[in-house]
Amino acid sequence: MPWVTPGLRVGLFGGSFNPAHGAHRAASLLAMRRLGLDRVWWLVTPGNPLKDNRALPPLEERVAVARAVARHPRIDVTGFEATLGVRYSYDTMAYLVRRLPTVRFVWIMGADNLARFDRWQRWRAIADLMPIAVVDRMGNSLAATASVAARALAPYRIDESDAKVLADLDPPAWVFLHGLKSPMSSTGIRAARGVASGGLGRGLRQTS
Ligand SMILES: Nc1ncnc2c1ncn2[C@@H]1O[C@H](COP(=O)(O)OP(=O)(O)OP(=O)(O)O)[C@@H](O)[C@H]1O
Ligand SMILES: O=C(O)c1ccc[n+]([C@@H]2O[C@H](COP(=O)([O-])O)[C@@H](O)[C@H]2O)c1
Repeated sequence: MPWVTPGLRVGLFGGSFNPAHGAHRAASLLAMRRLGLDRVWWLVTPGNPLKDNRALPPLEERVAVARAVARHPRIDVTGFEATLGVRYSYDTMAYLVRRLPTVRFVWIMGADNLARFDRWQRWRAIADLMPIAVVDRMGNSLAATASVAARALAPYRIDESDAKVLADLDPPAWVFLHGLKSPMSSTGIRAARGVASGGLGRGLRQTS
């Protein structure tokens, strides 16, 4: 786990990173700037619980590429969920909040993930654990803002102009950040390279 000092404002950006790309970096920098975060941690998952991970490259490989792509003094890339033996984001977040009570954590995710957030394990409890920032993503804005989770959490959505205070708010609280409409996706990169899709479970496909 990266090193922290008390009071630090840390964005958690979980992902398959298969492979990492420029939009991961751009979304992290956008969130860092708009939310006034000190750091962003890329949590390279041992495997998204909603995806078929049979074709997923080894964690070490994805972490190495992610580090090369991140190239930023305030972005830390870690695969510590595997070391911890957790796969569900709720477990990761609960562990971090318990272990580092003085750190102000914010969960960051792209709009495609908000669109399917209601399928995540304990998604309502996740919203109770820490504030959430959703970064807009090309082709996903409407599905995200009209989603089951967005509607359920609507009373806790704050105005984008107040994004700077999100990390200080008691959860539930979330914000939708506009300003990034990158078409980049790992699926697109794999397709261009002729690599197997990385596999997504039937009926659970997460398009990008
Ligand atoms: N172009 C993008 N704009 C905004 N957010 C993005 C973008 N690409 C990825 N993200 C977000 O980055 C996080 C990690 O995503 P992930 O590693 O699955 O990349 P991906 O491009 O979505 O991969 P895949 O195409 O395999 O689903 C997720 O929260 C995702 O929503
Ligand atoms: O905890 C869950 O149920 C859950 C379901 C789907 C995705 N996630 C997490 O969401 C993050 C983004 O995943 P991905 O594959 O879209 O990059 C990553 O940290 C996953 O572990 C978590």
